[in-house]
Amino acid sequence: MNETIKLEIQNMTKLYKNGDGVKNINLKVRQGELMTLLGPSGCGKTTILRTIGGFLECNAGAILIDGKDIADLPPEKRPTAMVFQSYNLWPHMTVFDNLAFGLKLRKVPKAEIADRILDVLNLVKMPGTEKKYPNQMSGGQQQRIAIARSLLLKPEVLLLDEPFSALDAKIRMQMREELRKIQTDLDITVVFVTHDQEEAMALSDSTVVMNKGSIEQIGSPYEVYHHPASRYVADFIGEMNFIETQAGMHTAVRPENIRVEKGGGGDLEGQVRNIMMLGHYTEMVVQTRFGIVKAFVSGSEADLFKRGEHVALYFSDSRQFSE
Ligand SMILES: Nc1ncnc2c1ncn2[C@@H]1O[C@H](COP(=O)(O)OP(=O)(O)OP(=O)(O)O)[C@@H](O)[C@H]1O
Repeated sequence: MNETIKLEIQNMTKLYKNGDGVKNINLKVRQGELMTLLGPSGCGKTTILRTIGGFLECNAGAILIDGKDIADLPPEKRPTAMVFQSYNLWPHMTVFDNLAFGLKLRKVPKAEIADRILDVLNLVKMPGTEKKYPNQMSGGQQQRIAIARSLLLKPEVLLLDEPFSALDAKIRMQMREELRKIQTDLDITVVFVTHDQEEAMALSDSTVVMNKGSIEQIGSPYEVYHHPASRYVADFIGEMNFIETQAGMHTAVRPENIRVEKGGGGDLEGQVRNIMMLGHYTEMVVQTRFGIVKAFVSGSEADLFKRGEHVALYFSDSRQFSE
């Protein structure tokens, strides 16, 4: 990834007739960067993606790709390609014809089309599937073809709208890894919409955390996890204890940043309510005078404690948020 700005959104507002939408959006995506737009349902992720792709017109602001404002161009004239949640392959066409369609429109010579399709099918690990129809493939395979189709158009910016959300967890993780590999190998710029914070953390160079039509924070996965800019971000990303130590004031501490020791003292004390083995870590649930606090510890540490035991909690990293 280099420092060249590939996509820039300046003061963009898109409001629907009912007043919903996104306001004053500013962001920059560098060449070769994978940026995720992350947030709960309805926060405006898809709206931003669709304005970049040209499927929605914005009310105000500019969208620049390589420094040129593309806001007035129709989708097919923009240097973007979009992959949707549902695979959107043409059911009556073979894989080959689905892939060839866009290239034919662009008058690419026949022999070159065949070569490029061969290459892209290898890239998405679907060689030999040219003659298949979409309904002869699994969801994951169809989505590979949909991604292949968008890559063939050699977009300056690839737009992906929750492309893996219809797939089961294992395939989703595999697709994520493969997408990341293809994206870095080809050095393409990607904007990826997801409501799944784990997916965003795993995939992104940077992530835009959104809340009700506005941006709360833009940063690397490390920054938004370790240095959340607001209580909203702290709450949305990862697990967080919010301990109300005074009216309206919360100490926020992640369960993995709490050490549990026998006896009293520490930053807070309490009684062990429950000990739950959750695979490679154990969750200890501690009742304190400010409510329940969760700590993640190793199995061997958890083994030292019994339910009902009095314990001290030590915080290695915490921050304060007021309401
Ligand atoms: N065509 C539309 N007309 C009116 N309001 C809309 C329209 N499309 C979206 N909205 C509203 O705009 C807001 C943002 O919607 P958007 O689809 O961008 O959110 P999202 O974050 O992508 O959500 P999801 O994860 O559910 O797709 C929501 O309040 C939504 O109800």
